[in-house]
Amino acid sequence: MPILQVRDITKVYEGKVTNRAINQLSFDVQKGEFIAIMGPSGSGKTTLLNLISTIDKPTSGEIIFNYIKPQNLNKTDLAFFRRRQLGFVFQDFNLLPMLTVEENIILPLTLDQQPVEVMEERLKRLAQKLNLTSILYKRPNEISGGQAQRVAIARALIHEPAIILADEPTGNLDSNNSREVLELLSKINQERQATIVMVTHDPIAASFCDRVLFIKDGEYFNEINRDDRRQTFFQRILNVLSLLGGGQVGDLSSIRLP
Ligand SMILES: Nc1ncnc2c1ncn2[C@@H]1O[C@H](COP(=O)(O)OP(=O)(O)OP(=O)(O)O)[C@@H](O)[C@H]1O
Repeated sequence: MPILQVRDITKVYEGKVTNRAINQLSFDVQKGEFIAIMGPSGSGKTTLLNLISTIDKPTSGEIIFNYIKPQNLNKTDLAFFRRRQLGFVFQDFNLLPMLTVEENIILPLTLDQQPVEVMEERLKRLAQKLNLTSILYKRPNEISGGQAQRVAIARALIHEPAIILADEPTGNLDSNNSREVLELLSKINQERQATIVMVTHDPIAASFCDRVLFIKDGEYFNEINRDDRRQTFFQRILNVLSLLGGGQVGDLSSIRLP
């Protein structure tokens, strides 16, 4: 049984001009998978992530998490579902500036009114794992971008969600920090069997995943699975991107991955 089933979803934005951003898209995500979603600008990636994250509702079709259909939940149950089942990592980190690193990380548990002992135990474990112990009492403006994204990842993990949704998590990081964050996501995926769905423009970031799903004009275009070597997976991602168009694949094809 897949942890996430996307079944024939369509999203139409109504306005002066009607825009079909997602058109009859279906795919499954298995528990413990690390999947990237790629596609040219305007292909519907953010729309898709908003639908999966229940921020928006599909015009038709359905999204099923385990056995739960969020579209059928009332507002209170939906808010509870989102808080319990989903973890979010954004491009611009989305940390609250007036809270310390520690307060930011435990925020999902605070909102859930979890006992202090649970918070302390999980915080300690995660801070050690993500190398954040020395900055727990700093505020977001006192830490680096790479550290801020590690804090955001800790916040996304602390309530042990069923799925982590990441929207361009390395979009604001330099290459070293990007690599560190991707290695961290990979490690979390392997060690905790965490399921991660990541939208990215970056073929290097996508090469850390098990599978890449490509969409074009809101429709399924192709998907490829990782093989033994990340370098060959990366080259295969570039091949599909060059078929998709809209990128600078030529500049990247000579890159050797570290
Ligand atoms: N709120 C909205 N109202 C109307 N149209 C929208 C809205 N949001 C997105 N669109 C349109 O839907 C299509 C898909 O947009 P979306 O932002 O999902 O693409 P994307 O793949 O995430 O693009 P990018 O890579 O540039 O961020 C585009 O044509 C966009 O103009």
